[in-house]
Amino acid sequence: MCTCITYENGDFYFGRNLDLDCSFGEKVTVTPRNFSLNFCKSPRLEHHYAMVGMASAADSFPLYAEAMNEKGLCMAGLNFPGNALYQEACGEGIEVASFEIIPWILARCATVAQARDYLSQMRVINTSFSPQMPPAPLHWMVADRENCLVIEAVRHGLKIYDNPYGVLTNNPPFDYHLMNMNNYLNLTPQCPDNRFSSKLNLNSYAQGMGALGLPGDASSASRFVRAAFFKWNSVSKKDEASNVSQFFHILDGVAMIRGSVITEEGKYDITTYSCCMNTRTGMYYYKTYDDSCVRQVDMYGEDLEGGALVFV
Ligand SMILES: C[C@H](CCC(=O)NCCS(=O)(=O)O)[C@H]1CC[C@H]2[C@@H]3[C@H](O)C[C@@H]4C[C@H](O)CC[C@]4(C)[C@H]3C[C@H](O)[C@]12C
Repeated sequence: MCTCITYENGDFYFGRNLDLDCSFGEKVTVTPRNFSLNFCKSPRLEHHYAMVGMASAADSFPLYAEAMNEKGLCMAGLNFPGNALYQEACGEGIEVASFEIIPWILARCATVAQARDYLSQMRVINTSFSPQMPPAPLHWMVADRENCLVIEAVRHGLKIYDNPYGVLTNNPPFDYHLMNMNNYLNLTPQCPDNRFSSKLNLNSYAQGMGALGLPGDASSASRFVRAAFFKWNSVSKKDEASNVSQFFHILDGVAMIRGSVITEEGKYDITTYSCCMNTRTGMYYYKTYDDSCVRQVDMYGEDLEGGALVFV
């Protein structure tokens, strides 16, 4: 499971928890403007926008879990098993393999509006990166300061949703989460009044009682609601340190603690890492399960005119 959020408070931030029962060889990876991007079905891109994010360290192609480009466009992939359906390549439309979609979009789009144009013509195809790395069943969130979309390749084709919450988790499909949010419209961060019955003397006897009913478990639907509640009621000062701290506090509220979620294979799902990207400054912040010290990588600290991937 995973949780992805946007956060706007002066600057605009994008990040996620990556919840998994093992490592995928992740490294903070900068793709400079002149790294040659080879795609399965689209022409090679020799020059493009630079990007930074967490990727599986392969020299030939940046296998991003999430990334941000130098224009402030961001994209993340989250597990979507049982619902993601990628198509056979057949030469129609813009064919992009699932592992290519993040670099494909971030290399050439500055805004969500541009991404939407490409996505509306796109077919996500089931080509593998390598025999050892079959396609991962994912859906994606793409966002800039103005807009946020969710992209789901399902049985009926590619669905593109506007995402007014700026939150994404996992199954079921996004329209379920849109509907499910309405079940929680009564929650409030305020001290609640007695609305149960005017004939009863009911009192708020502790802090936080306005959000009684906010789901506390690690399921995807519950994390969606909890992340949205924390994000949309968040208050922080507008300086960088306060914003980044607040962002990680929101993610901590939906993080997975080892032992509390056991997969069908008997493994422990944990929040392997959490990250936060500032779309104006190109800063990628992250912390890991065993090291809560926040590290930072400055995209502009690397040679963005370079031609090779940089693993930081
Ligand atoms: C597992 C990650 C999503 C996190 C998540 O939602 N976990 C849920 C765990 S569970 O089901 O709920 O138990 C996804 C996000 C991006 C994925 C990676 C990226 O797509 C890049 C490549 C793509 C290759 O096809 C497979 C390896 C891979 C390196 C992927 C491994 C894995 O599937 C990642 C890391």
